[in-house]
Amino acid sequence: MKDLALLVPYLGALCRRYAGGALFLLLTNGFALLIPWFMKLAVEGLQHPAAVRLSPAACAAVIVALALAHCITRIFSRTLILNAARIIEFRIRDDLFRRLMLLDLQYFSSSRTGDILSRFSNDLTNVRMLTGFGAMSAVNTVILYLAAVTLMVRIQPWLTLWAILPFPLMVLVVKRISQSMFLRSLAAQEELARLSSMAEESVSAVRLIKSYCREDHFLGLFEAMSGSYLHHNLRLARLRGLVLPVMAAATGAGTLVVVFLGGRLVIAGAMTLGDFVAFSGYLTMLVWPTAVLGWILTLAQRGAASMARLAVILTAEPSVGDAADAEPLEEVRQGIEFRELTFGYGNEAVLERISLHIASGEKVGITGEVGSGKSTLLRLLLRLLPVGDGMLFLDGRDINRIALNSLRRLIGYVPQEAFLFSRNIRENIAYGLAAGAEGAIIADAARQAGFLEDVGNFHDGLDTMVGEKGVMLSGGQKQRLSIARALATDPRILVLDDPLSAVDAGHEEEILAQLGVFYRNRTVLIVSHRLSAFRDCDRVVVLKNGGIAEQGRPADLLAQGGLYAQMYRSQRLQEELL
Ligand SMILES: Nc1ncnc2c1ncn2[C@@H]1O[C@H](COP(=O)(O)OP(=O)(O)OP(=O)(O)O)[C@@H](O)[C@H]1O
Repeated sequence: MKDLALLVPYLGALCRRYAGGALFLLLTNGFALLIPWFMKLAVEGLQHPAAVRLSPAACAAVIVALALAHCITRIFSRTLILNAARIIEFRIRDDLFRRLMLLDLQYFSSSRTGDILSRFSNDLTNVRMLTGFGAMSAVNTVILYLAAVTLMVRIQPWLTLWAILPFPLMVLVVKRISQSMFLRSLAAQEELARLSSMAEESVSAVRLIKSYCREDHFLGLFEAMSGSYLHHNLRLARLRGLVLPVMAAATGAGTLVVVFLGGRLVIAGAMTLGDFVAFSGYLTMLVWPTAVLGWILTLAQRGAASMARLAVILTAEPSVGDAADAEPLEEVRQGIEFRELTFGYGNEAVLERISLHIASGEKVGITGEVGSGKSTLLRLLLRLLPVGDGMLFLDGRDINRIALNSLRRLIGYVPQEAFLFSRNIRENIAYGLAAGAEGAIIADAARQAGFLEDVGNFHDGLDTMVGEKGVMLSGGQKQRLSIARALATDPRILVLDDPLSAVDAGHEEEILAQLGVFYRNRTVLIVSHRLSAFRDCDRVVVLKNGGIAEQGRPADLLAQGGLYAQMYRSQRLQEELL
């Protein structure tokens, strides 16, 4: 219920549409309920032509007019309510996406992408069904039941009781069937999701599949999964086929009762033939809403479950956000200070009591063992992860008191894995720039990242499409594009996370020379396993087990003969061997 309460503001914002829809439903049912009454008058007119005020022909004309009015008002009621549900779906989808954009890295580390995406499809559909078809059918059923049963009771109370006796059974059966249908359709959807993700993975890994000659294996896997999807769909179709026969059986049972008991009453003269016709008409009108009642119950359950899943995202609080007293920071004159900084993804600390002062304009290299926390340190500086108060300062201000947008605008970040959007090179480099501000910046950034020559070799130059996640580019080209993207924003602080790991030696030299020029008076933090990346660094910090093992000028560290010197020697040896 708590999760369904989240729907209230969305419904409230569209209450006028819903009220309009309900009004049209009232009219629709009013017109529909008048039809059997005029049929009764028509039959009575046929029986006693002299005694009636309205001829059967006039009744027929009224019935046609009522049917038309019924159709028109039904269109309006459906449009108003079903469109309101679509608007709600659209607004929730927007809110979901907005919330996802606010959440921090820790949230995404603990959630599966497929699971998040399924909330955008299945769960939103369920909520739309509940607020649209479910809401409309519920109102419709209530109106119709109140009116039709009242009219039937007025005609014949006992016959009414007998006629609707099979209905509760029909509600139960339809509820059971729709519940099973829901479970089976869920299973079919899961099969489809597995099939799609397997197809997607195979297409992405097509080079690997071919190089290992695994085509037949994957074909077999695909056929098996596809077969399983077919099997689930056939099971679903079999069950779906049961709904109409169940409804027909209930209608048939009700009609049988009316024909048998009502017919006897007509023969005995306790009921007119006209009343009999009207009564049968009302009974027929009740069949569909009764069946739908079972369906509505399932829709409500399903909608509530989906709303609970959506609420997990809609109510998730980002652990990184702007504090009430956060203010923007325009310039970093006093540098960066890590003060006894400790951080862990779970209970275990990844970084422990890190104290480090980086002066404004200083170039600092960070290296160390695999998994020693180098990337984590950089992510904390960008506040991609939550930082404890009093642990990290920029320009003397606690990082948690700095407006996030201004902090991130000061920093140019090149992540370890270069992510490329499936657009052209120009758009990928201009990603962090305001629209229209690109101009010559893009080519300049590409040149500084040692990427301009490659761009010149592409047929479409900067307009070359890079393919999905940049598949058309080599690993080194992706990295250089990612560096160009960071340089284009002209950041005060440049943060590079192992930016040269996929770059060949020739390009490394060129990029480092260009970067050295770009560094100028900027503050630079560069993580690398390759010590050659530190050639323009004033200082290198070596991390080990989440702490600082040693730090100093590269030459001093070499002389000390510690971890850095050890890494240097082994890299030299490797180079010589190559
Ligand atoms: N999202 C995450 N959730 C849980 N643990 C994580 C996460 N990211 C990193 N870790 C763990 O934190 C530790 C430090 O990771 P980090 O990526 O900062 O190391 P690193 O020094 O940059 O490693 P590498 O040299 O391989 O890039 C590792 O033990 C890693 O397994």
